[in-house]
Amino acid sequence: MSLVEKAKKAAAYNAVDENFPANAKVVGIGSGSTVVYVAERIGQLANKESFVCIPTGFQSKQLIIDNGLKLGTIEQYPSLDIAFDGADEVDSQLNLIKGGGACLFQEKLVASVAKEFVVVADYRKKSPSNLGIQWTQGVPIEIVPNSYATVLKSLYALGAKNAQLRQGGSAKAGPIITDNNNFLIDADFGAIENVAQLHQQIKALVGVVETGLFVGMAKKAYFGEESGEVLVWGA
Ligand SMILES: O=C[C@H](O)[C@H](O)[C@H](O)COP(=O)(O)O
Repeated sequence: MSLVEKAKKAAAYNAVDENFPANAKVVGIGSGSTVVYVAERIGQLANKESFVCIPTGFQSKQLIIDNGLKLGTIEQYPSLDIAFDGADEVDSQLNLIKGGGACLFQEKLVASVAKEFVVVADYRKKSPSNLGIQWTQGVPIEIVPNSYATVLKSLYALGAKNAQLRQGGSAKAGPIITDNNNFLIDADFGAIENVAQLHQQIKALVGVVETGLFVGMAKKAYFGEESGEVLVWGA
């Protein structure tokens, strides 16, 4: 296992071990490569028949099933005891950039109704100060498909240095389609001075479904370090 993979696993296992509520009934499982280890750890719990897990997308749903966990929907369970998810970048205020793996809307929906939201990540995700320093691919923004040209134009007007419709590359000709049948834009604003304000400005554009800026939502963040230790922010 590579150093980064070990770091992801250590962060995820620690986060579950230290935060999983003994009497949890509804648990959110996020998306990405780090949360794979969250699902694995939760799948090892002796009482896994006593709670239901809510996914944040297709991959997340598969993780829940593959780990023998009970699957539920956000429509059935609109209130969660806790949610775990990864991040692309985390600042010291626990604001996040998410959506690098093309999931963000369902992640934000689930996190927004969880009593506690715990982030798991490896050492590369820590921002030294502002968001947009470590994660330079731009803020992921989920949009209604036919709004992409107007939203791109508006993002430049808001100060984006670069904004691109995310393409499928060799895996798909044309733009990526999200789990919600939308498009994604990655908009690079450089180091973000005011995360809450930028989120509000982008969210107000017609056609924007949700931004990958998660402001003031996370309670704690667990980082697997290169040393093998786990650093906790917000403890
Ligand atoms: O779209 C993807 C999600 O927001 C992920 O949680 C995020 O990209 C972090 O993924 P990973 O754990 O693979 O770094």
